[in-house]
Amino acid sequence: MDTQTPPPHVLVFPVPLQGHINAVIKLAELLAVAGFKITFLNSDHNHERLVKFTDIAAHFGRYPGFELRTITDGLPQEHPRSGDWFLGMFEDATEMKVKQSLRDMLVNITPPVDCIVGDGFLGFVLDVAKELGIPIVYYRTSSPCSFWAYYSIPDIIQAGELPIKGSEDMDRLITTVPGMETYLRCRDLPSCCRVTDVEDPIIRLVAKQTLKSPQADALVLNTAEELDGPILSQIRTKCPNVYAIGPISAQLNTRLKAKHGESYHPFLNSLWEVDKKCISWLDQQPNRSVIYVSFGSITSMSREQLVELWSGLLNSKMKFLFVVRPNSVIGKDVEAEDVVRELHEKTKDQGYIVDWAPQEEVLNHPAVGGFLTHSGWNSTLESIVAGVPMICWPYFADQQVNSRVVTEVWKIGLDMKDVCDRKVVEKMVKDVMVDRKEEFSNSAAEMAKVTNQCVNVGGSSYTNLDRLIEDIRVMSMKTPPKILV
Ligand SMILES: O=c1ccn([C@@H]2O[C@H](COP(=O)(O)OP(=O)(O)O[C@H]3O[C@H](CO)[C@@H](O)[C@H](O)[C@H]3O)[C@@H](O)[C@H]2O)c(=O)[nH]1
Ligand SMILES: C[C@H]1CC[C@@H]2C(C(=O)O)=CO[C@@H](O)[C@@H]21
Repeated sequence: MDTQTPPPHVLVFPVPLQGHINAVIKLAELLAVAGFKITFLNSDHNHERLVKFTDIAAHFGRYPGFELRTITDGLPQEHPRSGDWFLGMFEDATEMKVKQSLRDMLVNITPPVDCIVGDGFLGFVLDVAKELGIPIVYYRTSSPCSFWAYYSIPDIIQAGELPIKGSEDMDRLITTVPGMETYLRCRDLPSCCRVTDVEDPIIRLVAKQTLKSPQADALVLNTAEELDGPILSQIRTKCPNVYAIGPISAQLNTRLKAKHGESYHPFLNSLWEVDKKCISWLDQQPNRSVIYVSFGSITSMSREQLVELWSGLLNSKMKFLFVVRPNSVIGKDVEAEDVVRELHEKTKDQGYIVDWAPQEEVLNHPAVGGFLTHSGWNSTLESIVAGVPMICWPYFADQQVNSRVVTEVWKIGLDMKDVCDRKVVEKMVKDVMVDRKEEFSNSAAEMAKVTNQCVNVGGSSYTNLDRLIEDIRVMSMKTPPKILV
């Protein structure tokens, strides 16, 4: 790089949810490693939590010019932000508030921002970027297969394949998502498609945000060509400038280990306090003997569902490590806590229950042999990288599609979608951990091998990230002088 030219200033802005922050902050760090000046914009609420539970300031302080800035999420401070609270962020008035704050910040920030890397679910960020003439790179943190299903929603409706006509219609094949005709059933469509009225605000919101993507200067996806090639080809028919740079976590680890050595510890961007004691518990378990159970940062469940899952695990006789996130059990907090405490007591020798785990370390621990997951995209990729087969119990959004691809296309696990029954849990756990162990371990190991190669020097995701970095540099140079009012 020309030493006279200051590095590009890139503003990076995720949806204020754990699964989005994880993926987006990692790209911010990769761009910082490339020498860019980064402003990472987080909601006030989540910034406070990261400050409380992580070493965020010290970690990013190592990159010259890396700035942590905050913005409102549009909701009042006292808002509980639990359950499906985040939908409130997309109401017009709330969104307008955040949009205005973003605009004010961009107009006043120095040095001026040369490029925005915005979450691909935040259409208003794209609008502000266009208004101010700043190049915008979209980073969609959910899966490419779900992106493509979301993108196809108008066609699915047009063809009369939506709405779904009741529970007996759930196994009907959807024929209007190109590339997925042979395996995508109504059941596997993103959860927003489970509405009786196709004009429902949730389906309209998700389709609207997704259909804006071609307006961005580039679309970054957290996947690899070798994982999602056929779907990426479909997406490129609408968004030609796609960069598959994932799995982002593995990409970051590879690059940072190459720079700082094998002992490098990645930044744990957790909004909850990480319980490291479960690693000592895992250390005492035989290889591949433990099933790890976690449903990410948003899933909530009833007490009955929790008990069914737990009973199935217990009856399988397998050891388990179970993450029960605070406030994830529906009902009064005290009563929910009582149930969890009771299960904890009864579990003792067979299992270990934590509020929040160091998930990537857990998945890469030799004692872990399976993952009962909600199929969030980060969790799915982390499991693939670690070579751990999955049992999928999707909750919402992209997870219904992801679980279908994991089980039907990649064949690295089983799908427990729409069922929560202790007998089914027991059977699937035994299948993955014992009866069909070899089959699933082999396919997961093969997939891990291929995927990990993508993020090594010369691999597709490694090369695509280098290309993205150079293209952002070029876009930034083309940015006209900012005379903003
Ligand atoms: O005890 C835990 C549990 C989770 N995690 C981490 O939290 C993240 C969870 O992300 P993800 O698996 O993607 O689930 P969600 O939190 O549910 O993520 C939201 O965002 C994702 C990316 O857009 C979507 O794919 C999901 O459907 C959506 O719910 C992962 O990186 C995990 O490693 C931990 O560190 N410790
Ligand atoms: C805000 C939630 C609705 C859709 C978003 C999403 C996506 O596909 O981008 C996935 O899961 C949720 O985190 C997001």
